[in-house]
Amino acid sequence: MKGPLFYSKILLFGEYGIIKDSKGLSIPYNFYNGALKVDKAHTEKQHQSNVNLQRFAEYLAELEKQQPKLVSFDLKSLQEDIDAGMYFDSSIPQGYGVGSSGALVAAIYDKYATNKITVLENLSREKLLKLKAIFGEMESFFHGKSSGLDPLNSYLSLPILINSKDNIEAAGIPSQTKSGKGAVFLLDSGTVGETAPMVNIFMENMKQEGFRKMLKDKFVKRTDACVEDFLKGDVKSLFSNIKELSHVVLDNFKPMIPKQFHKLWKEGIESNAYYLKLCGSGGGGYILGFTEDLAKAQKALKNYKLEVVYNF
Ligand SMILES: Nc1ncnc2c1ncn2[C@@H]1O[C@H](COP(=O)(O)OP(=O)(O)OP(=O)(O)O)[C@@H](O)[C@H]1O
Ligand SMILES: C[C@@](O)(CCO)CC(=O)[O-]
Repeated sequence: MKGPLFYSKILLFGEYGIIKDSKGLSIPYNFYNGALKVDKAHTEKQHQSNVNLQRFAEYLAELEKQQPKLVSFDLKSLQEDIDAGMYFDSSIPQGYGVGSSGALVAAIYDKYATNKITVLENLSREKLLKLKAIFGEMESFFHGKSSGLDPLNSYLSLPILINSKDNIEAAGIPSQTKSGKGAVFLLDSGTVGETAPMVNIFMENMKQEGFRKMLKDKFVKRTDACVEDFLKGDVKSLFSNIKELSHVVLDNFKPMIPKQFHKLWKEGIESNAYYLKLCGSGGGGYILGFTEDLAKAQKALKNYKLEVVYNF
């Protein structure tokens, strides 16, 4: 028995900035997905997933007790299914910045929340914020404080525009030009990244006035401009802003970029063949790349496998 599919996501813009009220734009990424499956026969990985679900179910029971007004679950069915061997059958890599825990949270909410807010109803801004709050509490089991954005993306299967912390909306993004030369791609850093320690470094840096100023005047400014350009389909302006963003990140977010990629990052900016940026919190997992000419980027990055996620 297998449930509906929930997709991975990519935060195209807004990592770290959204903690401090920049804009953000996140899109579902259908290449990876996961679904709940009830089955007794387990591989080692499936067994581990089942064990995780058991611990998650205990957390959800406690959450429901602590915040009964926020969310409630059919805990009895959840426990019965876990006892019957349920696991999250998922191709989404873990710790890669594409939301493996978000998809899992969305799947559990979809199947076991009582009085749930559904995708089919008219989703007012209030309902979206309520869902985001519920998902934030649920997902914090996996990595400490969570904005709830990843599960929201996965649950709705729609791009989400973050205008500010309390102002989010489902957004239309320009349709892809399949024949276009420009692309957004994922670059595999080959190592796993962890969100919490990276966010801690960021919060430490935010205690310095200079870093705060850089964030506001450079990082958030460019991030907001990128979101606006992307939504408008202004590719020329987008690439000029991404180049600047790539530079600002290389100068100020070094701990979030795996060492062996510092040189590659710089070479992209200097050659204009591609521009790299963080994909989520960084520190490993995927790096996000933008190029106006995919063939050129592929040549410059010939030792790496690029996964194209969007064509301009
Ligand atoms: N198939 C699965 N079955 C059970 N638990 C899973 C599964 N996939 C992910 N998880 C849980 O989610 C955790 C990973 O979530 P984490 O938030 O650290 O990374 P991520 O969601 O992959 O990346 P990011 O939040 O950066 O996008 C795993 O440690 C595990 O507890
Ligand atoms: C780094 C961060 O901004 C994005 C991680 O996907 C953290 C967050 O806002 O949840």
